[in-house]
Amino acid sequence: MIRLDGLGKRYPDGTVAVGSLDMEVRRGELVALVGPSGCGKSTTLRMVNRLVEPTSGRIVLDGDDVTQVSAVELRRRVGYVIQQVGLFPHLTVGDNVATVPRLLGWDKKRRRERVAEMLDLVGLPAGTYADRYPHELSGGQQQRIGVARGLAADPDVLLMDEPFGAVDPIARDRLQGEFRRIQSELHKTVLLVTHDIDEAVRLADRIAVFSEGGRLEQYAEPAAVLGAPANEFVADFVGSDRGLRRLAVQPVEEADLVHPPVVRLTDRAADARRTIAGAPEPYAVVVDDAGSLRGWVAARTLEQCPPDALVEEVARRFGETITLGEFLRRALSELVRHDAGWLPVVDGERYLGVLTPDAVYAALRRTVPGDGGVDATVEQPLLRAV
Ligand SMILES: Nc1ncnc2c1ncn2[C@@H]1O[C@H](COP(=O)(O)OP(=O)(O)OP(=O)(O)O)[C@@H](O)[C@H]1O
Repeated sequence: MIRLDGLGKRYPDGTVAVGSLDMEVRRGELVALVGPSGCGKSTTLRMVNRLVEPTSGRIVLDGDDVTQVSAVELRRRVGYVIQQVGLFPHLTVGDNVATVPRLLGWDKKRRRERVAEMLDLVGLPAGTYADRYPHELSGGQQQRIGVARGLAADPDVLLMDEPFGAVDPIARDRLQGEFRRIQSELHKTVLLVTHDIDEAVRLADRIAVFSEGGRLEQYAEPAAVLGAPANEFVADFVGSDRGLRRLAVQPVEEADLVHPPVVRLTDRAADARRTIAGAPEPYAVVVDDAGSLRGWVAARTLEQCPPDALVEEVARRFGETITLGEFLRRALSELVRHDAGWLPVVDGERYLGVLTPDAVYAALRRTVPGDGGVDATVEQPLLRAV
């Protein structure tokens, strides 16, 4: 959807903000640009909508070279959301959202409908909010309006420069969650500049790590940037706690599971006890005849009941389950929240195994190359650095 070919910007004072950048963004993909201050992220972003004129190279949008097209044409195709929101203070929320549609000459009715649709999308109904002025909104609400405005002309591409930068961490978390929902509905092609590596990890399909002069040091999925940094620069930038960050992007896999003894609802207590005997932990998982998870039982409980009693009379339910493919962060958080040794993993109803705190730890270490350092031999199939 976006191709940058040898894109460069040298400012008149001689500063080379971006040397020569080659990069591609797929349709519907959200790419986060991260890197230290002054490395050329914002300049790159602004070249895509030509707020900054490139001094070399080309920008190709959906197959069209837009390096020369008019700014108005580009605004229709490329939405823009910035940190300080940039809402016009003297215009109502509705008129702010309608800015680009008005520039494009949409009639009043179409604008009004679109404003209502966009305000609904960001959770601020037009009936309540369209006629307010920006100063009558909270910071978080203003940022939502910024997103609504960026999307109003239904652009193919959305550029976001620190869009959630100016709000407190809780509002930010909520805005990120909402934006994820919006993106999962709209599938825009998004370029997002952020200082916050956790935001990049949370939102991005791929992360582009820049160093000074707009050099692309690594361009890969979040799990690869965190688990297999391309070089020392990237490893330093994503931080020594990248192992923890990977909790948010590493899914629970079958290989992570532990398999304690399993008994059936219809087993007799004495048989169930024999099944557990010799296992490392004095507990068993309980399933029904179809293999669906029904709970757990302790060896001690089985010892205290008549040998002929059935497991179903004494089985207890698990507080929580997790599905294969969910992220390890939720697994760890449930284990901590329930102070549990086991978190059962299911696929629909079907019981697959349990996660333990040790298993979560092992899963995190599994694909970390080397010992907290960089392993240059690790394959980086998504690396697009040129
Ligand atoms: N108008 C300008 N004239 C001269 N130099 C500029 C201009 N705008 C930006 N620069 C320089 O270009 C380089 C890249 O700036 P840019 O804003 O793209 O970086 P950034 O990675 O977005 O930084 P930050 O994370 O701090 O926002 C910096 O050295 C900056 O000082």
